[in-house]
Amino acid sequence: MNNKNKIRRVPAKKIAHKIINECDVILMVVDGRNPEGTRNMQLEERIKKEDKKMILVLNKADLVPKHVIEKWSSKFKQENPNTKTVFVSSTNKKGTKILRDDIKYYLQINKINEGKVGVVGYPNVGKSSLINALTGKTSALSGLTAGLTKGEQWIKLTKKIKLLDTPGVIEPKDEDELVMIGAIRYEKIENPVDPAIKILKLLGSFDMDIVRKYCGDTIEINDVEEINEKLIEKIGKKFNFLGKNGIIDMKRTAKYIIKDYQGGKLNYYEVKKKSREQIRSTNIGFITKHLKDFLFIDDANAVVSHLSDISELSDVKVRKPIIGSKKIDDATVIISFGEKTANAGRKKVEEKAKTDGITLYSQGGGRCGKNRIFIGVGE
Ligand SMILES: Nc1nc2c(ncn2[C@@H]2O[C@H](COP(=O)(O)OP(=O)(O)OP(=O)(O)O)[C@@H](O)[C@H]2O)c(=O)[nH]1
Repeated sequence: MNNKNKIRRVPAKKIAHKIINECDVILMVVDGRNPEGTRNMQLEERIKKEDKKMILVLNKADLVPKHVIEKWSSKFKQENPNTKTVFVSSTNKKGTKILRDDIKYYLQINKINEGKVGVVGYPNVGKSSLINALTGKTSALSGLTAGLTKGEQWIKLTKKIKLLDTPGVIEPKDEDELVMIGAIRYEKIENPVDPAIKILKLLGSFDMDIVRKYCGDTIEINDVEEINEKLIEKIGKKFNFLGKNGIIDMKRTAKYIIKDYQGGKLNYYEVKKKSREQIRSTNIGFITKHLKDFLFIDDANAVVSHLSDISELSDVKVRKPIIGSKKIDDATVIISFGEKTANAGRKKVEEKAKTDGITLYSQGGGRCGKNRIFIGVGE
């Protein structure tokens, strides 16, 4: 490549800082399943210092139970009434209207005529998906394709607001951060004790009951201050992780804690363990129980995507395809589960809607593990 054609690329990590300098509103995207673990306080401080508006966007809200979302909302409000938090599902395009309205409102009250918006966040939190959901385009580049000087593109959000399509990646600064965001697997961690303590502290500051439940009745623990190496030792004793000479194997214990955190057993909410149950019944109750607190019940594709993430449903085997319906809030959800083809599922749902006198306004299909699922939502 000759010099004339060379594109001067800005390293990915510098883009986040450039975005903060250039934009009026910064969307700090975090993973809604683990908002504290995917926040970067240093960058938040910097945004505050620069007197820029930050909106904390908790993405992947479709994967988080409603009661946990509510708890986060009140925690953030309590901690800092000035920090705006918005829950979004970029893949389901939910919450994006609220986010746009917040951006507009801020620019309006600050009399900023031509507003610039930028997106920053750790890898894999869904920055590009959010840009696509906000702009309705598929132009967002991966954060790693750095190049703010030449490659940058501003996309119109409204007539007067533009958004930078290159998100700023916050590079994890050390091994502990990589562990917290799940970028290093527990097996590969060299020094697991510190991150294990950080994980327990993070969860404990959200709700000490999570830590208490994990430690069990034999370990007494009252507050976050007591989460230290001593506690890891007690947990190791409980698991009977003894090394040579009967000394507690701290590394093994810490790795185990990290394994449970990364696997969802130890987290803000429990990810259900796999079961290989064979479903004999023709009742869809085992599916609809997962929809009780679901926020986007009127969107069939959102329902499918939510259900496909539930391991309990991915692991069941049905003896015969199931069809059934349930009224949830104002909607009636018709579910076909276990059909051989997507088309067969659709047909079953449409037939049931007709028989029951339901007018479908949203339909969508997908898979829960090996089971085909088709959803119709109507009234
Ligand atoms: N369920 C769910 N998955 C999402 C959502 N947003 C993004 N994802 C998934 O999360 C993964 C990462 O999304 P990206 O948009 O590539 O994340 P990113 O932050 O741009 O990632 P980098 O390019 O690595 O910095 C992809 O598999 C997305 O499909 C969401 O709202 N819900």
